[in-house]
Amino acid sequence: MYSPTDQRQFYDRSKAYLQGDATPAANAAVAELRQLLHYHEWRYYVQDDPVLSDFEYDALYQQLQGLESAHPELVTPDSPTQRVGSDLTGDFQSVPHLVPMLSLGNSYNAEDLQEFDRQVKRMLNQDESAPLAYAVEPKFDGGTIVLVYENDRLVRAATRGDGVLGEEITHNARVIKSIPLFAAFSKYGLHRVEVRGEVIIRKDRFAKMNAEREQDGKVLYANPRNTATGGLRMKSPAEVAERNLEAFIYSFGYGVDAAGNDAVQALGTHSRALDVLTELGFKVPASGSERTHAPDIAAAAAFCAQWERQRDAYPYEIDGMVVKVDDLVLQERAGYTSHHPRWAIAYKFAAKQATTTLENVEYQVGKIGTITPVAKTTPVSLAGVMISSVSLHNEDFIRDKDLRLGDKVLLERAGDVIPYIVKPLADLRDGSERPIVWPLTCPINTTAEVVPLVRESGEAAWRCPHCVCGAQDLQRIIFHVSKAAMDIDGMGKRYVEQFHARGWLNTIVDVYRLPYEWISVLDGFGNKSAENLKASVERAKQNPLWRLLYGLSIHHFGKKATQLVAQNVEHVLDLAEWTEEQFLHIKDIGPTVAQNVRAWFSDPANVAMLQELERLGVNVRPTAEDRPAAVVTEGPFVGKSILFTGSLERMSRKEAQERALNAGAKIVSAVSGKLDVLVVGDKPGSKLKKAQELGTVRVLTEDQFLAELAGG
Ligand SMILES: NC(=O)c1ccc[n+]([C@@H]2O[C@H](COP(=O)([O-])OP(=O)(O)OC[C@H]3O[C@@H](n4cnc5c(N)ncnc54)[C@H](O)[C@@H]3O)[C@@H](O)[C@H]2O)c1
Ligand SMILES: [Zn+2]
Repeated sequence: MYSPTDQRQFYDRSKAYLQGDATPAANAAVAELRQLLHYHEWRYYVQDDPVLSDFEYDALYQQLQGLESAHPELVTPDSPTQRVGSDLTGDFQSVPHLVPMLSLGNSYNAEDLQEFDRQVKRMLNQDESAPLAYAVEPKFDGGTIVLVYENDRLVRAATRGDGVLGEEITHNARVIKSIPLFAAFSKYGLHRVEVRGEVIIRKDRFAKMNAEREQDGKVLYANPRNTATGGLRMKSPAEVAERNLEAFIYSFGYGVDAAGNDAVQALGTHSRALDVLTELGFKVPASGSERTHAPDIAAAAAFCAQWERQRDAYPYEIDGMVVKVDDLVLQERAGYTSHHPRWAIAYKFAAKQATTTLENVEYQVGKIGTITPVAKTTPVSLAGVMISSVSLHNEDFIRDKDLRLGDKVLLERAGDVIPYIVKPLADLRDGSERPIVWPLTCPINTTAEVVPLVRESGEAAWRCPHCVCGAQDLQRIIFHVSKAAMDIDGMGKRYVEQFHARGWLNTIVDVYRLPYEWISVLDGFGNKSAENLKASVERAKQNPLWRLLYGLSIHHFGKKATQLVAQNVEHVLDLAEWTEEQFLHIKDIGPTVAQNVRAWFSDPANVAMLQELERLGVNVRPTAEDRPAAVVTEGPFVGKSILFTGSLERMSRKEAQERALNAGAKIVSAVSGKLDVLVVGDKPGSKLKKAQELGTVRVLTEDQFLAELAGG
């Protein structure tokens, strides 16, 4: 239908319009935008594989709308603004809908909804200040299905098609379990009915299906939406059944009694109509949680905003909410355009996907030398954030996805997940794309020495085994001071980089001999912050041994393993003498850890570094935190849960907790029915109040606590 050259050109032109780089005369722009929108509708509805985000498509659509309203003489009936995008494939028989199936207008924020509310009221000749009630429900992101029931029996199912004609898929609908084959519409005087819904796949079922496909070596499904819309159009109902499709029904389209008179409006409101459909056995958004009756537009907007926040936790893909005038009589009075009802609007969430160009690949090196490729893309807005850099993880990721420089790529960012490349848009390649050549030598290293990369068997990552350029040292220092390791408060990545650039911080040892007098005169510092930094470093010197071991960035020597090992030495340099057996003697320590730690300690430079750290006052022996307290079986605190609140005078909070632990207590973090003892210092605050209210908690002062510890 479209040649690769056309497709690439349509993509490029679309992006040009979106960036404001295309400004032909109005009549040329109108013609071109229509052509572009037709193309994107084909990609979206027929191919199930769009090359623009919904947000971008909507933006192009609005450009066309804008031009058409400024130049009404340019409007034609076949413009995408005047009719519904068609998903007719020609693979099924077409059937006319009982009433046209339209699209929805779009809104993106509370102001848009307020504007919609004003328009509806104007249409209805209603006072703008009088509240109008709305029904609000999820906008399911799947494929439309239109079901016709006669005499309580399902007689026909169709897709939306072009809104007037749909494709008949009755056999496929029959295998979707949530679609009842019989429903007692006659109870409500309904003889012939059309109900509308959306066919979707639950996210977890989708993930499971794909996991199975992966095991069987089959091509993975792209996303739940495409799998659902594609599923509706399978040739054999048996294949449809395999896709775990579900149909959410969201409204009546039509409904008449035996005499052919409308019998839907008698239900009064859309909310009531959905209650009836629920009662008749349809799968309908649940009243109260999934859908609401909003007394006015502000309440509707609040419900939309709440759903935008909880969207990712919902088991189904939704791309927004739908806000509908609740009163069915008012709906009919508000009426329709040729494209959408005037009484309903979609509230679109920020698009989770976007397309852009993969311009270049840069490399980063990690603390143990892991080389991570990073895609540099043309900046694009994704879920409300500008993105121009996306991790490519490792060589296999690039190879499996067949990514090439110059590719148009589909990006996704869902919830808190970091953005990632879903796939290249291979159809849009024009031959100018170049392969991504994986480096054989360290790509960060700028010195004359060549360092070949290594890849250990069973690992996805290539590593630079001995850094000669200092890049890894920098990453190791950043990790060393981080919260996870030595937890040096106030010394983040930014300062480490700044001090490194000035030559003050080249190794881990330098962390403990910083030139504070120079730091204090740096821009943005001053005596006070230099002193604070120094105090943090001094405090870190007393850290438990496992933090130091963890902060050395020894390959495979994770947090858990460092904790286990720290318990079993007297001094950090014992490890330089340890045999493999000594490591393996510790439960949960395997040969990989043993070999890596032994190799690290066999390097004299590393031993010298630890000696220097010890000389600078860094703790190199296990502390009370490293050693689990000997099991205490007697005493006032054995088995008791304890909590400290307020500021203590005679010891730090940490020290108090350590002593309580040593006396057999458990430390908890909140006042609840499970708390046994609360020790209060100065200004105890709400915790004391809550404990007193509970009445089950023993409250001790700091002195009483110490006296009981001492056995008094
Ligand atoms: N990315 C692209 O290239 C591209 C191309 C074409 C269309 N699109 C997207 O499709 C939109 C237009 O498509 P459309 O005409 O299908 O409109 P739409 O998807 O925005 O809204 C109408 C559809 O929403 C569905 N829907 C789901 N839940 C609903 C509910 N509770 N109540 C009512 N309807 C509900 C219905 O099935 C209905 O057909 C565009 O705004 C764009 O987001 C994207
Ligand atoms: Zn290097």
